[in-house]
Amino acid sequence: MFVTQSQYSLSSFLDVLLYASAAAVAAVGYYLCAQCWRAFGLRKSKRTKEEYQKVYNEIAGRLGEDYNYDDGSYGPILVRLAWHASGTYDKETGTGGSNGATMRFGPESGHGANAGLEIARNFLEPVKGKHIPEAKFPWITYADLWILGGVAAIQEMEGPTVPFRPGRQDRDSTFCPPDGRLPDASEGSQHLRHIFNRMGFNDQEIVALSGAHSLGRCHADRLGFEGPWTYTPAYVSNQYYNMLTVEMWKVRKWDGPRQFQGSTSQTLMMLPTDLALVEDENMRPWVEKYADDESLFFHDFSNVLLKLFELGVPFEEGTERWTFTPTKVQKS
Ligand code: HEM
Repeated sequence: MFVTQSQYSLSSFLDVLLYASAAAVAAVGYYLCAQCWRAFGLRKSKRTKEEYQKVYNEIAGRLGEDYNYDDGSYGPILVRLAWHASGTYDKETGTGGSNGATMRFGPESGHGANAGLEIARNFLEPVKGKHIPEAKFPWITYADLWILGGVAAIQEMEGPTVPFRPGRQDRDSTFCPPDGRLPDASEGSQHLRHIFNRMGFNDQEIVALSGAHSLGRCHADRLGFEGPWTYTPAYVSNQYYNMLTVEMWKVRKWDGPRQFQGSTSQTLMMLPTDLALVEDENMRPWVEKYADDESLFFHDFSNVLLKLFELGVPFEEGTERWTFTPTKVQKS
């Protein structure tokens, strides 16, 4: 059939219109899908290990920028933040734990045990930088960021490798756990069992977790206790267990809460809950093992931190645990 020039132009015009409409529908569809994925947090599972390694590197870099804080590092307080975010877990009800990052809100931020932790939260804030336009990693949840902060701090302070699995979501203040779920340092081993069994830890794991007190110090203006546990508070080591086994500890004479002072190492301290580990006949053998063998401690410390940091987190199926390359040389 003969087709006139004007019929031909009309048909091409209609074709172009059809293609343009299809393209517009596809674009709108794509946009709507992307919004849904974003709204339901599904995009997070798309993030790669390399992207999380960049966040790790950012935290490590920031740790290396300021040696004037405390004993030369923000590392210890980052570890304490990750532990206090996770250590509220209750296995019976499935509540608490690191999912949610609810310590951003009262009442949890005001719980006595969390005194001073705003320093760690503020230290990590610019990494996510929700309120900073040029922030590099706004996509990471606070809940993942705080745990990654703990992982990076342990590794950068020459501790063991601690695997990390992403997938924690941020939740609102209605998910804050009740006060009283974290341990009271004035108590003994039965109290430690009461608190840590609730999370699902046994005696050996309580002793291994307590080795975190090789790091950092107590601050009189936070919980009342004062002083460091070891001579090297900015490095992970088994020195805490050595001090517990070799040193003579006597009650410190002062106005503050009951704590212990080393007879030789006058400047070092122990909390009642620290000494409970050597006074308890089931826990003491683990203190001695870790004092004798630092690599055993590193091995068990890594496993128990991994368990602590994952308590109660509803990870998406198919997500993996990753290990990040430290920016500093490690002992193991
Ligand atoms: C066993 C029961 C525990 C008790 C009673 C306890 C108690 C305390 C207290 C009173 C402080 C001093 C806080 C301050 O004044 O700034 C502290 C600091 C610290 N805790 Fe624990 N803790 C326990 C377990 C743990 C665990 C399981 C971890 C980590 C896995 C941990 C990591 C730390 C760190 C790294 C610091 C030093 C923080 C800094 O230097 O700012 N603690 N802890």
